[in-house]
Amino acid sequence: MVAPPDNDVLWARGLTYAHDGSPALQGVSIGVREGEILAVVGPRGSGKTTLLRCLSGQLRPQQGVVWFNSIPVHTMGPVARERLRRDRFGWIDPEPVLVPELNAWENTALPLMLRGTGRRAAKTAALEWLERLDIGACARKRPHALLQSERQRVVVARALVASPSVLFADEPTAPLHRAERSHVLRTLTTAARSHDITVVLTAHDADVASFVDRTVSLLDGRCVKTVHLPAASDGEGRAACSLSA
Ligand SMILES: Nc1ncnc2c1ncn2[C@@H]1O[C@H](COP(=O)(O)OP(=O)(O)OP(=O)(O)O)[C@@H](O)[C@H]1O
Repeated sequence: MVAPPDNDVLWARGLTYAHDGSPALQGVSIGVREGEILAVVGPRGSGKTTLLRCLSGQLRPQQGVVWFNSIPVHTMGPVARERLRRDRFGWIDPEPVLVPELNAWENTALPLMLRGTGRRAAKTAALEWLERLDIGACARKRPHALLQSERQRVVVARALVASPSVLFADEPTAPLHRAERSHVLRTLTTAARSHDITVVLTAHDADVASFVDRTVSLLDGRCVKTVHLPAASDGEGRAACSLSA
């Protein structure tokens, strides 16, 4: 079995996946460096979500390999993959899905409490993340009392609170207006950079490019283009990138 290079936190080769016989990924190869912020861009149906789901262990590729550090994710059974996702990965969906009965800090603290962290420590961590994401004032509000962009920032806080090694964000700003999109993306990427969290996000178009280190374009389930972006001039410190597509 081919082993991944040491400096890639995620490494996949030849990923192939078809939904009910309809091809979604056709031999995609990709490597993601530790601390890198990578955007997978492409039109509707190009395979972005399927790629993220294969990389994060939600789907087992029908062909190809996925390594997370030295762990061969593609050979793991469903229970081990579920544990890996819970302990090491974060996930953000396009639509903010929150528990309606819980307020913002309780929603944010959920991943910690599910891992056994005590309520007081989980609350402290949740409140810190809500402050960092500029929604500390909303901590006691329930989801129905929040704006869509505030709800999405609670989702971002919930994904970051447990310090995942890799955060997967599937079109995290899709439901937002343009100005809110930039705000949420900037907050997400700045928070991830300052906590050395690797991010793989998807987007329809390349206007996410100014927030990320590298973009990979998908078309019809294949990698068609990769753009390495120059180091940011604002001192945010983009990581060096590797491409193995
Ligand atoms: N659960 C499913 N059942 C059947 N076909 C699916 C399923 N999920 C995705 N597909 C198909 O697989 C292909 C890739 O879909 P995928 O959602 O990965 O693309 P995407 O680039 O994320 O699209 P979008 O931008 O619309 O979310 C598409 O043709 C889609 O219709």
